[in-house]
Amino acid sequence: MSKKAHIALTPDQVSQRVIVCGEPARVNRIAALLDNPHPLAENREFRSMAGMYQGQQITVCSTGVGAPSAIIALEELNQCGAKLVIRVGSAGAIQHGIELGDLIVAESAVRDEGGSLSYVEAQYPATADRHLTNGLESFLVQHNVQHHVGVVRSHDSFYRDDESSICEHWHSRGVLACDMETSALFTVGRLRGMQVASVLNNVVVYQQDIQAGINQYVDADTAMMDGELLAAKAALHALVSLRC
Ligand SMILES: O=P(O)(O)O[C@H]1O[C@H](CO)[C@@H](O)[C@H]1O
Ligand SMILES: O=c1cc[nH]c(=O)[nH]1
Repeated sequence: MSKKAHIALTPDQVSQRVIVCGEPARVNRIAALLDNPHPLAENREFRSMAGMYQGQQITVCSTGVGAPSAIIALEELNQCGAKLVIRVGSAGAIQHGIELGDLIVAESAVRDEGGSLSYVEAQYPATADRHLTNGLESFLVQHNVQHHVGVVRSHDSFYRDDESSICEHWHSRGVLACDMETSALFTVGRLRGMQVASVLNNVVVYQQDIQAGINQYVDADTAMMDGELLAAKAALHALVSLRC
């Protein structure tokens, strides 16, 4: 069986239940929650590991930054047989009252990225799978985790000259937070018949400097690391709650 060109995995290595995340190092932290975690492959931004959770096989794979590499990973995971996919990502809040390490469950996403637009026109909605989303929420409610549910926005750069006015625009429309991959994963996943959800750990408080927030995120002792851990646990719970 030949390896997929980017994720460097063969179908027999990929389970039906998959967690994706942007950062390769997060793959190791998520896989540490699994029984018998073991590395699968590493190529470019795509690191993958596997293990068992409550008797089910789980694959964890990083997707890098942005829609194009996330779509490549999703397409190749789909070709390898992945069915249920949850993004455990990070995001920057664009509403007050969303604290560092709070979790954001995306019901849907504004498609402000180019990757999904290369597949289908902007009027096509980017929506989460409701079953996986219910699984995420039920874990977060049961464990009393501070979280927010609603619309997020995925974009291609936060270093644009007009970044603050763009954030104000979507803030005034009630969008909770920004990431860079959720809308592409929702859109392409749905077009491919996959079930996709997204839970995001807030790493930037609204109207706080983005770079300061991201720098804080690399400090393992912050509330944001707790957020990441809880997001991963919620994703595992949701993945094993559903039949494929
Ligand atoms: O932490 P991850 O999952 O990479 O998510 C967010 O972080 C990156 C930007 O810093 C983008 O990929 C964005 O979506
Ligand atoms: O503000 C932020 C933080 C993380 N990721 C984003 O896309 N935006």
